[in-house]
Amino acid sequence: PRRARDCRKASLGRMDLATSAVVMAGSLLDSMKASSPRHAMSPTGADQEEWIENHPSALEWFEGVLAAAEGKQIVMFLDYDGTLSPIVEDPDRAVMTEEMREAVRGVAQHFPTAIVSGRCRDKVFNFVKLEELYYAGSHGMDIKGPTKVSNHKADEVLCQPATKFLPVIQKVGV
Ligand SMILES: O=P(O)(O)OC[C@H]1O[C@H](O[C@H]2O[C@H](CO)[C@@H](O)[C@H](O)[C@H]2O)[C@H](O)[C@@H](O)[C@@H]1O
Repeated sequence: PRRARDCRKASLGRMDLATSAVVMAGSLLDSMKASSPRHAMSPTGADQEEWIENHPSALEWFEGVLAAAEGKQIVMFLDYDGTLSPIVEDPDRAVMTEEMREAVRGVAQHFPTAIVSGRCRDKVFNFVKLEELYYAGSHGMDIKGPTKVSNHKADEVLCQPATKFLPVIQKVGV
């Protein structure tokens, strides 16, 4: 009975820890939801045609993009996998071409440029290797950069909103 009692106590302790992790994660999720626009459901059929009409390709509507950007500060947010690099079977081999690196370097000379990825920040940086960019890794939980100045004024930032959750994440072991 004592072993059973100890065991129950230990499992209650684990439940407390897991519950506090869920509560903390829940509050983080709530604040993320509050600061993000709702994801639209992917439209299909006629809705999809209407969606495409209302969201033309930037390449086919370049004059419109220029007009909309008039007088505004332009900031570039780029995805990595499947955008700057091809989708490949082994995630460690998703390298970007030198030509693509040059294109991104050119963009960053004119506009503050960030790469936003689900990958951890270091991995994305090791593929891209451009110090003049901002990197938002782990779905925006780890944002840093730039470490090198470019043509335009860019303030260095370090924003790691999930840092306070690290102890509980490490304890729960997720
Ligand atoms: O936010 P992203 O930069 O688009 O990252 C999303 C995920 O990208 C990686 O996975 C994807 O690309 C791999 C390499 O081409 C491919 O093998 C995999 O099937 C794709 O899902 C990355 O491995 C993930 O960690 C990212 O969340």
